Amino acid sequence: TQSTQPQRILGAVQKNATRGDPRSVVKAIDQYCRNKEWAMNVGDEKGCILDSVVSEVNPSTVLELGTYCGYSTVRIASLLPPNAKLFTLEFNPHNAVIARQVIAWAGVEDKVQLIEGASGDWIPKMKEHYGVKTFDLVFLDHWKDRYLPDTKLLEECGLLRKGSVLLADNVIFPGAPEYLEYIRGNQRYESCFFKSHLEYTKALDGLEKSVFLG
Ligand SMILES: Cn1cnc(CNC(=O)c2cc(-c3ccc(F)cc3)cc(O)c2O)c1
Ligand SMILES: [Mg+2]
Repeated sequence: TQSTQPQRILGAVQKNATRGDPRSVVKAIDQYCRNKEWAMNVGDEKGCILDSVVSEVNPSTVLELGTYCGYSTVRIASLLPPNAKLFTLEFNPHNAVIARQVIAWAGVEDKVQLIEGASGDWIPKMKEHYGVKTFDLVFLDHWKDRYLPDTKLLEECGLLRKGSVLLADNVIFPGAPEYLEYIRGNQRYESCFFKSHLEYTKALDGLEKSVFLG
């Protein structure tokens, strides 16, 4: 029977990466997706920008919207301090099954809570279910038309504090125009754009970093 792309990505990790070594997992996925088949991981170029923002924020509590195969989950988790927690939401159950195995192979499962379900359903439940107070960093990488409604939901649920950082992937390609318009025109955010390229291609893309001012 045919394999799926997430299954093939997991296979590349199990074949080429060292158990317990997150950087080798990231490298194995990037090499597979650059040389064999494109996939929608944030990739290494934008991934380096992600790394620098994570290191700068040094977050205790992170929310990732859109796990896919766990590439950025592993990238972020590998940079977190000991007691920090990364909550990652994935809508697609098959992606979640694969991501759990990629996260385990990297040895970062203690820092990661993967939640299967819709972001719109789970964001309002994060406080009561997981005892989350506020998020220090939010990485938006899920359906592009959910960036804006979910950002408003985070505000309404009191999950952002003065200084919380939102980092949004793909604001150029595929694009998130409504999100960009809202966040750049909103006095309660200080935003900047990091110009880059769509993963594994020469197409223009970039990340929008926005600090919530409270
Ligand atoms: C099904 N699904 C599970 N997660 C999601 C959310 N992510 C995306 O849609 C996404 C898409 C692209 C992309 C797709 C086609 C293309 F031609 C160029 C770019 C790139 C990304 O970095 C993304 O994050 C969708
Ligand atoms: Mg993306």
